[in-house]
Amino acid sequence: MAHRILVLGAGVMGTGITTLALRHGVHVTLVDTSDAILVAARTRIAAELRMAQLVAGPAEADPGVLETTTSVLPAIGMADAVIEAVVEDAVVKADVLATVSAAAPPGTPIITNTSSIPVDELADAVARPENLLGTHFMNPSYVIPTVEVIRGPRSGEPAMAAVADLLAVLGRKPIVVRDAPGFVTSRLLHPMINDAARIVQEGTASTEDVDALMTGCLGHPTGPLRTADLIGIDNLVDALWVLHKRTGDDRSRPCDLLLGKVRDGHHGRKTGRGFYDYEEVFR
Ligand SMILES: NC(=O)c1ccc[n+]([C@@H]2O[C@H](COP(=O)([O-])OP(=O)(O)OC[C@H]3O[C@@H](n4cnc5c(N)ncnc54)[C@H](O)[C@@H]3O)[C@@H](O)[C@H]2O)c1
Repeated sequence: MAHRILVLGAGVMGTGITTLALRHGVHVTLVDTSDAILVAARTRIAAELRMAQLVAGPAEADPGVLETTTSVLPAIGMADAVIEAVVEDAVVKADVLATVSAAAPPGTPIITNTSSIPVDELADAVARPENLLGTHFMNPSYVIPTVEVIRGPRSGEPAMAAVADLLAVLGRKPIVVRDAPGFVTSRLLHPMINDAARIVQEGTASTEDVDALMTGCLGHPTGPLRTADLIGIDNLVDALWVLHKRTGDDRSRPCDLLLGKVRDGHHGRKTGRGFYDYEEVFR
């Protein structure tokens, strides 16, 4: 049973996963590249802990301890599992995973939270590919009860079992799928959001009306464009490029409206502006 994890990347997902873990009494060492990012992450986690209490109710365990650091190597030996949640860039991820997997004690599960890169592609970078698998925690991780788990062709049974234990500690329900670009959820969701943005770009309907139709007629919980803001439009575009390059599917080529928002720094909730405007910004 895992009670101490190392989370790499203190962005939207790293902080959300940390919030979830702290609520379940798990000790978290959160790593990013600068102290400024980690200070902002602590503020965000404090706010998310309050939000989680409101939305998901009181925590079931005494809160876990949070440590933050820019030095990954000293913390690796003490972790029961490592969760990688850095930017959706295969080169950056391979570099980070190579470093942690070389330093981790044999048998430590190394988990990538990639939303689109095939796990087996990243397995080429790690010291022991049998220890690598994917989890696709959704955002916000402390609210959404189901986690897509990706078993790569080289993922070993001990690593799969350790992650099942970790998800049980975190109160999440795993759905295990095979490895492919975008797995199930991003393969379905990301091209749909791209199409929704393209509809706005072409002038067929406004942002608000696309979301209102998808929520009011089709039962989508928030609408695809509000979801884009929640994901982070920069991350969405990175994942769409991964999908496009690996599947050739033209629906996954990011449309000009999405590319323009990334260029203008309008990345969604995390920057205060995307398809919608937001008052609260965490960095
Ligand atoms: N945003 C979502 O809704 C969502 C959902 C599921 C999965 N994901 C995936 O989770 C991962 C993280 O996404 P995000 O939205 O949190 O991205 P983000 O851009 O919000 O955060 C990424 C963080 O990684 C950090 N980072 C970059 N290089 C690093 C390094 N070498 N060491 C440590 N930290 C480093 C950055 O400084 C940044 O804080 C991506 O793979 C993404 O595709 C995102």
